[in-house]
Amino acid sequence: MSQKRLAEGSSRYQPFKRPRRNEDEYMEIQDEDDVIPPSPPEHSSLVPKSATINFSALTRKLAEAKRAEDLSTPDMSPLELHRLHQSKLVSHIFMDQDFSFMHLKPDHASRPLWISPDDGLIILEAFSPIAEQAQDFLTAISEPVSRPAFIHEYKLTSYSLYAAVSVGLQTEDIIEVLNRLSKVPVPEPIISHIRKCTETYGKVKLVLKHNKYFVESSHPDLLQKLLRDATIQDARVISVQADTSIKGNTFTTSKVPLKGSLVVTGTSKEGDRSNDASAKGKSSDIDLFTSVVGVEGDEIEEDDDNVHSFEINDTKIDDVKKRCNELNSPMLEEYDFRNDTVNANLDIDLKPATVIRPYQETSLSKMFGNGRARSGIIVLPCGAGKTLVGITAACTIKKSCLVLCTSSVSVYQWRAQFLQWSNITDRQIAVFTADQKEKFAGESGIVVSTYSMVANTHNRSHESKKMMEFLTSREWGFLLLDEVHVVPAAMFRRVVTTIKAHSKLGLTATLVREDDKIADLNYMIGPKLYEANWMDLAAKGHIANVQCAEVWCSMTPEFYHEYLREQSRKRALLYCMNPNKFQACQYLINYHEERGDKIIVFSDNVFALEAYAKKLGKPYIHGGTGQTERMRVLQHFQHDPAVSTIFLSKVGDTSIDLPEATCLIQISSHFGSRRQEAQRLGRILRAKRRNDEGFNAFFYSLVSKDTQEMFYSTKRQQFLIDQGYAFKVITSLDGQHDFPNLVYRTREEQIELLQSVLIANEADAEPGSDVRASEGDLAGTITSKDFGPTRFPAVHRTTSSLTSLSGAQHMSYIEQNKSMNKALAKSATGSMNRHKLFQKRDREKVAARKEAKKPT
Ligand SMILES: Nc1ncnc2c1ncn2[C@@H]1O[C@H](COP(=O)(O)OP(=O)(O)OP(=O)(O)O)[C@@H](O)[C@H]1O
Repeated sequence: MSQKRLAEGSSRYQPFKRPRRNEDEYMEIQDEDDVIPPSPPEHSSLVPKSATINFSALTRKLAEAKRAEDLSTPDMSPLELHRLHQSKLVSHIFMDQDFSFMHLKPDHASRPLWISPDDGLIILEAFSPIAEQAQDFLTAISEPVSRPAFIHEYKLTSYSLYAAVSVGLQTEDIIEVLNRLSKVPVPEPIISHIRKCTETYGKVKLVLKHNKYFVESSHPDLLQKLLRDATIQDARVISVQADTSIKGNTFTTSKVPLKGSLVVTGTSKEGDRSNDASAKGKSSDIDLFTSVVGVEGDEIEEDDDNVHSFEINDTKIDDVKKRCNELNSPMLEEYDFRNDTVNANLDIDLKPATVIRPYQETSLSKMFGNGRARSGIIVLPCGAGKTLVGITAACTIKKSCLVLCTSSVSVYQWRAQFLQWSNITDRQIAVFTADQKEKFAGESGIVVSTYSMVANTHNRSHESKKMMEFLTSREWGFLLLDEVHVVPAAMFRRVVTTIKAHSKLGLTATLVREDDKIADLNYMIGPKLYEANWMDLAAKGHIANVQCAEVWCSMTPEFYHEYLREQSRKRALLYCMNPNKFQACQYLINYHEERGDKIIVFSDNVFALEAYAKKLGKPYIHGGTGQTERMRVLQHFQHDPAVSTIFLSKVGDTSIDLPEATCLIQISSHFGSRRQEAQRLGRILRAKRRNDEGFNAFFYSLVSKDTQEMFYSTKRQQFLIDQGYAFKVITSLDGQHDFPNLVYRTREEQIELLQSVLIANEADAEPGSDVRASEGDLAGTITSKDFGPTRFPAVHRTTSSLTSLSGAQHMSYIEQNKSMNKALAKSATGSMNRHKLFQKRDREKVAARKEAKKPT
């Protein structure tokens, strides 16, 4: 197929817009002139049931109301009467969502915000000239809910206000700026909510001194209040050095530590360090937003020169933090690292060539805004460079640092990245994994490990125990937590209570979980300090522009018949193996290979993964694939023009760094997981070619029509839709049926495929059946040589019919299903071109091996 035709093909896709996923919360807003259309509009399906309107009854009622109104308000001018009617009409349509009682400011058109008085929902007109500044402000004080192209939604929550206070914003500033941006005066309930939430925020701190935790505040009455709570009182350790007695309670009292301006290492402001004085002079000119959202000078007011504190038991720290949150006095964790003379400094800096990007700088400025290190979470899209943000933070704090990741693969990647971006030496950075237990040389250094290594409490080897003693007996300046959203709460709790760290930074791309545990991170790590806008980063070329599409594949009659009959998990296998999906996948692979794309096909289901990959002659990797084979496949994908497509199971969801990949096709996935969808998209966001003019990466989700998969798919996309991605629905791929060599074209072939699915093992049928994925991760970066072996060998157990055991069944199927992995392995050993003599020897070796395997 020629390039031209391909290009035409792409424009001939039949995009058909499905209703927005959260459409049912919206009614179409109409002009006041045609409030009552003659008949229900075509899009009436978009109107939620609760808001469905009986239009003829409504017309009648309104006519009656108008007559009654005219009689009861004889003194009104016709214009006033008209206005009154208009507002009544609107009220009927919007019911309890009618906010016409809020008066628009005269210059409302130039202000970009609407604020709902009921629930703190804020709507931003993203097309406003000052939208960018408004966005900065809103991400600092509220939670982004949805950010498509033109209208953004944010929500003020108590956590978001806590985060706002923790980055240095003050109550009156928040209200003032909101008021300036809003089209209507900020509603009174919202003002009082902001006041209520922020009045005690930021006044209590958790401080680590000499390996002991203290609750600290310059407001002794607040400490008194906290100590009246049973949980906090129970956690208190009566300190012998307590020296002040306030209203019957003894506190340790000391001077408020000195503050000063700090410049984050590697940022553009670093060079201006000497010009501090002149910079101060200019500060009066900084515009409204930067003065509020900005990082300099935003310090939390202290009422008193003295700070009072009491010690708490480190094993109960988590309970105390949780309790303080409940008592509306969340504890800020700030580390005055520059004045820490107890812990040894670490000689670490970014390499001169390392330049961090503007959004990385902004995120770090939220962390180091007032000259200390605030604990919290930074949210950046996949592939946006969270690793470098973490490394820069470590280079700024310059104290011993513990990095925790989700798998040992990531451990080695983090280590390699530290060595790549900073001047840290090999001896100063150690890893602690199942295979390697190292300590750094000298007084300070970096240790990279996994959550499970640190949280594990039983079956520790002697070496692990010694390593744990090393980790728990010292104070860490900085605890860096990667992929914070995936770690189970209990594991987190153990980590946070066993490791004593002055400051913590959590990194994630998707602060979403399908359970409600995400809020726990607020007290276990700290508030969200920064969340980047995916679309903004794509527009600026930091991540790729992605076209997302959902391809609807109808089920063949035979597959659908079985699908309806099956009650078990097999259903999932049937919709994955749908021949029409197979064909769509083949067609898309071919289409994108001809365009020069590098394609990753994702399947959670290993049975489907192998079947597709073998049938289409492509290499694959799943949990059971050995380490050498994985590396070989990835290497070919990166460097061999003949290998443009690989199949990956969920082991490739995260931590795989393949900037070559430009197209992603998803054939099976883990139910409705929004996180997995976003992480998979992340694999193509780092596309090398992203800055080429007009370049787009492609993300296809193949979905079998009229099956449960449709429901899951809709749910999965929600996170990305909220980030501004639009999923086109493709109901038929133009030219697919004319494609030569289309697989499973005949009914017989399709029935044969169906039989292979029906006799498949129950376990194979389960989506996410990649039980052999030892660590849920893939050895992604080819540069790292140290990956350990896969822990669990591949074990296949299949149930089959007698005929199939005799070898009489599925001959054609098996014949065509040769593994490309083997071909790659052969080419790697060069056996294809081996001299006859060696070929003979190889044959003899194989025969000898077979002989040895025979039961004696
Ligand atoms: N400031 C920078 N300058 C140059 N390259 C950068 C910079 N920041 C990040 N990168 C590159 O961007 C790519 C993605 O970075 P990284 O792996 O840290 O992303 P991530 O956000 O951790 O992604 P994921 O969540 O998918 O793991 C890497 O190849 C990294 O080298």
